[in-house]
Amino acid sequence: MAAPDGTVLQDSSLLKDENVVWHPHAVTRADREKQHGHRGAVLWFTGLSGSGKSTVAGALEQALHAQGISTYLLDGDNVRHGLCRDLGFTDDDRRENIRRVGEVAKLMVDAGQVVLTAFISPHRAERDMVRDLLEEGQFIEVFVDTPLAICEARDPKGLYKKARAGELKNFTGIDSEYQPPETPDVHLDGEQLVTYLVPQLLDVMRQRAIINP
Ligand SMILES: Nc1ncnc2c1ncn2[C@@H]1O[C@H](COP(=O)(O)OS(=O)(=O)O)[C@@H](OP(=O)(O)O)[C@H]1O
Ligand SMILES: Nc1ncnc2c1ncn2[C@@H]1O[C@H](COP(=O)(O)OP(=O)(O)O)[C@@H](O)[C@H]1O
Repeated sequence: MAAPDGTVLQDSSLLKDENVVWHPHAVTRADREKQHGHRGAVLWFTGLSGSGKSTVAGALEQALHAQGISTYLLDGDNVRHGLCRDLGFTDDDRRENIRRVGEVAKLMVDAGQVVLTAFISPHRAERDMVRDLLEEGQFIEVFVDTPLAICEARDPKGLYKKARAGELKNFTGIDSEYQPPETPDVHLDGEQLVTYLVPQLLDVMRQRAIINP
């Protein structure tokens, strides 16, 4: 279902109060995109803890920012300090985490931003839920594919060590499932140098006309 301004709306039967009515605004996303000189979109990075999501997304953001692109990086660790500070790592909490982040990303895309997200987002269903929140072409799933053994060897926060010692429960890849994307829009080899990965992402963004050639 779409609002008059093209915004993808969720099934109104999901609303808690049916008297809430969508209000279209005079300034549209297209107007904002024209002002920015690029389209709004989400690059949704997914991968194991330590796979390189934050590092690659951060390097891409720097490259985009240097080109005058209006960006924002939503990072799992940071978002869990505020918007999602009431959530843990059960399947239900992870689902709610991704739902909230998906809705925030959608608002930012409506604001004409290029949004980069770095969440493990271990379940296909939740990643697809976010894809469905957005319009065709606005959601780019980026799989940072780094083997568990490499992530565990990197272990920058010592979390794998804790999980292996049984001090941390529900840790992704250890005692909580990670479902790799079957057909990601971009499949990155997380063992490659970041300086090789960023140009691959910029190419995809140009091919999809998010940013200018
Ligand atoms: N149990 C468990 N499992 C996985 N990760 C854990 C856990 N506990 C804490 N952490 C830290 O939280 C970061 C992942 O948060 P996310 O919001 O990205 O997770 S999720 O998408 O809701 O699954 C993750 O950050 P990254 O390492 O950057 O991925 C960890 O630092
Ligand atoms: N492509 C890469 N090659 C080598 N090391 C990397 C690469 N990407 C990230 N790292 C390192 O791996 C660790 C985890 O990266 P990080 O971006 O925090 O992962 P994530 O956000 O997926 O948890 C960091 O120490 C980082 O410097």
